[in-house]
Formats: sequence, C-alpha cells, structure tokens
Amino acid sequence: MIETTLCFPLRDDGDDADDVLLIEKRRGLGEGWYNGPGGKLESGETPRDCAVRETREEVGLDVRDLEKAGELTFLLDGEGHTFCHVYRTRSFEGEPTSSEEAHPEWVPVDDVPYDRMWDDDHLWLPGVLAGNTVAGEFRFEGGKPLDEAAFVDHDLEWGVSLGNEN
Ligand SMILES: Nc1[nH]c(=O)nc2c1ncn2[C@H]1C[C@H](O)[C@@H](COP(=O)(O)OP(=O)(O)OP(=O)(O)O)O1
Repeated sequence: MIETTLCFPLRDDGDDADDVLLIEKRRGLGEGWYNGPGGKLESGETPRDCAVRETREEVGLDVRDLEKAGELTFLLDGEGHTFCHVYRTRSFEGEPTSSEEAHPEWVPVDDVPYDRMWDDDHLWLPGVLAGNTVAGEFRFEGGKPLDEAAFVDHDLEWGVSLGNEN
C-alpha cells in the first residue's frame, strides 16, 4: 500500500472563523482537484517529516507542531491502495507560493469546494477542520487509477486516539 500524507494549515481569519490552506493540484493523482498539500513518503522518512517536506516543496510554507488528525485507508477493488496520515497545524512560517505541483489558496473553512475535491473529502474533512480526529476506510471500484475509480462506500470512526508519535 502507498503511504501518503496530507497537511491542512489553518489560520484565524480575524473574524472568529478559520481559513484553511488548500492546493489546486497541478499534476499526478487528483490533478485539477483541491486538497491539502501532501504526498508519498520517501524511504526512511516518518509521516510527519513527509508532511512537512511536501508542504514546503508544494507551497513553500514551513509548517511546525503538526497535530495528527486522521488515518485514512483507500481501497481499490477490495485491495489496500493508499494509507494516508492527515495532519493539521496553526503553526507555520512563510507565504504560500505556487509551484509546478500546486497552486495554493486560503479558503474559509465553511466554504471549502467539496464539489472540486475527492468524493470522500466532504465526509471527513469538515470534522478534521473542526478539530476532531478520525479513522476512515473508503472503498473505490473500477480499476486504476484511483482518481478515475468510483467511490462506493465507507466506514468512519470519530474521536479516535491517534497518538502523536507519527
Ligand atoms: N481518496 C483520496 N482523498 C483525498 O482527500 N486525498 C487522497 C485520496 N487518495 C489519495 N489522496 C492524496 C494522498 C496524497 O497526498 C496525494 C497523492 O500523492 P502524490 O501527490 O504523491 O501523488 P502523485 O501521483 O502526484 O505523486 P508524484 O508523482 O510522486 O508527485 O493524494
């Protein structure tokens, strides 16, 4: 199974609500859709280090103090395809900048474009952005690539204890 990360930087919008930093993905899996910065673990890398590296590479933001918010398993035709570690943070330095991989955009958490994201995101991302923790399994069918397969069903567990060691 491919091991991946997603990181959701949050900032106070100055009006008692939050913005989240999303990217419009410019290439690879999920191209053209919005998501958090993130990607595949390199060999020997911890998930947390991967989330920090990918966020720096994709949007030029140095994130710190990542809080583990979710563990998601994506199955394709009954087999494990991707395991994804999800983080959020309010601690970062720098200004988001576009790269070849991603175009960043601060978006109000109540205005996340779920219609332009993976079909599973509206099920778990609102809770993650509200501070909850989640473990989820999402089943896709129809063959590779995953972003052309159909999302068929899922199981979710909220308020899970994820520890902070990875
Ligand atoms: N169903 C799904 N819902 C979701 O929100 N994110 C998903 C997802 N399935 C995969 N992802 C995320 C995990 C990971 O951050 C990203 C895919 O990883 P990568 O960006 O590394 O993939 P790429 O094919 O672009 O890889 P590279 O060619 O190495 O850049 O998509």
